[in-house]
Amino acid sequence: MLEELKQVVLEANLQLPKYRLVTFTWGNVSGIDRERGLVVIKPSGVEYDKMTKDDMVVVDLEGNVVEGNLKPSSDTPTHLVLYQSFPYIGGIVHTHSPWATIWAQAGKGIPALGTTHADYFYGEIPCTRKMTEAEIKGAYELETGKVIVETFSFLDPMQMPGVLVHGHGPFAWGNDPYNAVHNAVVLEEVAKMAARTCHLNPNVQPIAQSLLDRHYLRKHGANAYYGQ
Ligand SMILES: O=C(CO)[C@@H](O)[C@H](O)COP(=O)(O)O
Repeated sequence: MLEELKQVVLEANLQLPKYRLVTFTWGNVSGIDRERGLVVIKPSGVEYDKMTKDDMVVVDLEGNVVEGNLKPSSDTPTHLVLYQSFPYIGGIVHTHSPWATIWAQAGKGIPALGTTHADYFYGEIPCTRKMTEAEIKGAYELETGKVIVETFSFLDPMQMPGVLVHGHGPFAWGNDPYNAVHNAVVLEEVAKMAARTCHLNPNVQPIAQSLLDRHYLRKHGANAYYGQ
């Protein structure tokens, strides 16, 4: 079971350069085996084309390495906070994909400007607040996870499978590592489209709630919404 998850996490990590979400080693994917309470994550600083299944690092929910000879991703504490706070997610992706990172650096959430967005994200993709000096100088990756969770105090992470960390970049998640990568790809696409749309029309407004509902709820269930 864990060997299978290692293979899945490896393949999901290899999709990051395939979908041009990363430069060099700027990104990481993890997956969780909730029955065992173990997380498999990419090793830190290893080039994707040199990575193997056996390079994947297994950690417990406290971050202790239980299997693997390499250092786990530097973002491991952030992944662990999200797994502990969002009980239904099975995979997490962090990248510095350029268009999503532009919105994160601007400190702005990505508005729902079209149905492509609405098919995956039930509203504006939020940007976290700026982290405090104490948070930055403290356990930064752990604090990053806490700020993301704080941003989701009134948001359902299953309806909003992504976030922008202010001044840093995107995190995305899903039912499993592949689904997390899929959502990360869509996040980057809608970030690009939204940036260019806002440039074309600075007064553009988010789509109507009815259109957001129709697209998101049609794709993700809740048919009762239409009395079906
Ligand atoms: O956000 C960062 C660094 O700012 C990290 O995501 C690195 O870009 C990748 O680190 P490793 O996963 O290789 O440790």
